[in-house]
Amino acid sequence: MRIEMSLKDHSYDILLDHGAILQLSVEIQKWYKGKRIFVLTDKNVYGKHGGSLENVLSDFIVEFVVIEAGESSKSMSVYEYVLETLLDKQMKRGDLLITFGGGVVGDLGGFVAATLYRGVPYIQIPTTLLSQVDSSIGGKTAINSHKAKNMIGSFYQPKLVIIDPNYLKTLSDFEYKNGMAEVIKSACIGDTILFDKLLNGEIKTLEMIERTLLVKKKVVEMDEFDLKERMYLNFGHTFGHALEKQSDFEIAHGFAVAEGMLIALEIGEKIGITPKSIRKSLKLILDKYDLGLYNAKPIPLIEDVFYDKKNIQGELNMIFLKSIGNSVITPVTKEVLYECYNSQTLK
Ligand SMILES: O=C(O)C(=O)C[C@@H](O)[C@H](O)[C@H](O)COP(=O)(O)O
Ligand SMILES: [Zn+2]
Repeated sequence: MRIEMSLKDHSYDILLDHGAILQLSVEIQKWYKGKRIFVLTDKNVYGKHGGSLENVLSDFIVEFVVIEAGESSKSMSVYEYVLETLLDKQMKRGDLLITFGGGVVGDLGGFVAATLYRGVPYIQIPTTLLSQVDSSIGGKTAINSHKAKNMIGSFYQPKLVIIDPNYLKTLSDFEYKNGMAEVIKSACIGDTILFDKLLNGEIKTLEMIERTLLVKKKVVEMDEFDLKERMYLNFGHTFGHALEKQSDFEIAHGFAVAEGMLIALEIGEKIGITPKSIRKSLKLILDKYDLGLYNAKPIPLIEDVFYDKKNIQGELNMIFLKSIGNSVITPVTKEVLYECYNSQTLK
């Protein structure tokens, strides 16, 4: 199926299907007149799928740039390495870059595409559940700073996204769960049917990815630059990012977001926005998908939380749920957060 991301003069298609990768060459030839294609990937993905991607791209001259797998590659030094390698390989301004891998490769590669020669065309081919349902679409590109996650980046939309769930067959259980947290987040903010289906455990992968993408498409089309509705996608991320950072990325993004959602619901209850029943249902879903909870103590995270990009001029905007599918953005102060966790009635 083809889902159009309608963003004025930088709209693009998302192709979603088992075997969608086989359409890659034909899709590229619709608008790309060059012969050379540069592929950014990591060692794991290159080992498993590099050869088959090369076969699919046999009409082109393909050059791979392969980085280490893992969050530590979303760094200034790896960013510099990728840029210099592409320049060494004589990549030119009109040449095409493909990011082939999970969220790290997609976020880093998108930022490389946005900044090399002030912008080269790129295609996202996400291979993990997390990147297929979330990070590969919407054009958020980023690397991490030593202070916090995704601090350096830009909005830069790809020309095409190819989502082939066949790649998920080689995904570890851990990576699958990591992506499920973003699916569950999307259900919370925008799809009650998806939420119920997850609760009842009865949904096929393709439908689950499609529904999750449609939640994201809706908010990104309303607010491409993350000033209002798009921030709903950050539900669970305020504390999630802080938890990831504090654990030195030992806790993976999805697992941190799972915990961050519970914290956001708990604060929402404390400040009178969120009914208690949501946290109960969410816990059931998180249990079902075995998203091991860390039971993080929010107090140590509060200072780090204020590095969040939703902290606009000293006010931290947090996403809360009024009900499933109905999110609100509400500013909270440090004092309110500390008060919430000093209260006797907590938990
Ligand atoms: O695409 C978005 O917008 C999101 O917020 C999706 C998030 O799941 C994703 O983790 C994103 O990279 C976090 O955004 P950030 O603005 O907090 O870096
Ligand atoms: Zn996320």
